[in-house]
Formats: sequence, structure tokens, C-alpha cells
Amino acid sequence: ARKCILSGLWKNELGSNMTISAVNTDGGFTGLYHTAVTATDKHIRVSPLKGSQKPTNQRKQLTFGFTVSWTFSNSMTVFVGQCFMDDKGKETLKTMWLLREEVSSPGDDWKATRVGTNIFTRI
Ligand SMILES: CC(=O)N1C(=O)N[C@@H]2[C@H](CCCCC(=O)O)SC[C@@H]21
Repeated sequence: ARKCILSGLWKNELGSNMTISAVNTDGGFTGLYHTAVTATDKHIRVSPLKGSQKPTNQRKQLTFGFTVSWTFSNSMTVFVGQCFMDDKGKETLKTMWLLREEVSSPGDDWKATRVGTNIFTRI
């Protein structure tokens, strides 16, 4: 049966895109994330991502997670999600993410984390 493979080029509905490298034997992968939007006033630059996925040997629609350490701001995003494949073999990554901004004091911690959902499809 065909399986979702995370490696390759993906885009989301915001217009952000990411490239995921080959997934190694323990499920680890790296890549690059180019966000189309930012919560800061900084110039957007490509940022590294690191993640892992469940092994695909015994499953088709794998779960995964990855972290993006933004190169142009002091914030960090973690994504978790699952790869789904329709009967035509089209893959979709349904994800949720947490964006943590760096705030100046513990008193501002309450407003430092944003959450969202997002869908990636292959470019
Ligand atoms: C997938 C999705 O919804 N998002 C996406 O593609 N870009 C935005 C955020 C970009 C943060 C840039 C760094 C910063 O603003 O400090 S991460 C979640 C959201």
C-alpha cells in the first residue's frame, strides 16, 4: 500500500513553504521553512527545521512533529501533525502549531504563545 512520505516540498494555505530532507532510519529529518507571514516586524528569512516521524514500516498515515527555530526573530514554533493520503494518493499534512515569542518579563508570559491549525499539500 502506498505510504505518506514527508520528504519533499510542501506549502500551506498561508503561502508558507517547507522542504523536508530524507528521513533517516530512526525517523529523524531536517529541512528549511520559509514562512509567508510573521508576528514580528522583521524581514522574513528561511529558517531551519528539525523533526521526527513515526516509522512507516507498520503504518501508512504517520504522525510527526518538528520545530522551527526562526532565524529572524527570537521566537520558536513547534508543529505536530499527521500525514493523510486520499484514495488517489494525494497527501495532506494536517498540523497544529504553537508559536512562542520571546517576551521581556514573566508578567508577559500569559500572552507569549499563539496556537493554530494548518494544512500542507505538496508543491
Ligand atoms: C503554518 C502556519 O500557520 N504558520 C506559518 O506558516 N507561519 C506562521 C508562524 C511564523 C512565525 C515567524 C516567526 C515570528 O513571527 O516570530 S509559525 C505558524 C504560522
